[in-house]
Amino acid sequence: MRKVTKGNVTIKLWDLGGQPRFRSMWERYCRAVSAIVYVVDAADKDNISISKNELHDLLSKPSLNGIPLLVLGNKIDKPEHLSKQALVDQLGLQNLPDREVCCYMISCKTSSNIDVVIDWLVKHSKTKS
Ligand SMILES: Nc1nc2c(ncn2[C@@H]2O[C@H](COP(=O)(O)OP(=O)(O)OP(=O)(O)O)[C@@H](O)[C@H]2O)c(=O)[nH]1
Repeated sequence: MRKVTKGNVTIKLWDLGGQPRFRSMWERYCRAVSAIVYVVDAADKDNISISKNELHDLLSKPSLNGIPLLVLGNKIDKPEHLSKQALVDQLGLQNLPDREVCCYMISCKTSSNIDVVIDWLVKHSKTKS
């Protein structure tokens, strides 16, 4: 678990493994969180359909109903990355029912758009009394 602080808000982040053997654990970690952040390699066009299937499988769990979803298309420093519209289409994000969905294109390598991600997380954090 990592903590990120901005102003008077501290966000706790759990970085879950993306490899197949870890995927069955995702639901357990996502229950009762304020938001789910799903990071996709936007330059890996061959694996987008796997990402889509895994995401939709996760979101089908009743325990995760209504939890806001932030999808991050990472690695936009690579020239072959998908456009945001193509990523949204190929991940099937247009008509996800009963939850807020947002998508940003980012690069962790060049720190592109990380500020808007932090702002979104702060906005969707919940204060624990
Ligand atoms: N070009 C580029 N490479 C990146 C970027 N972000 C991460 N990488 C590289 O992608 C590889 C995988 O990064 P990780 O942080 O291990 O990915 P991960 O999602 O935590 O991996 P798992 O959870 O184990 O599936 C590493 O070689 C990173 O250096 C990015 O924005 N641009």
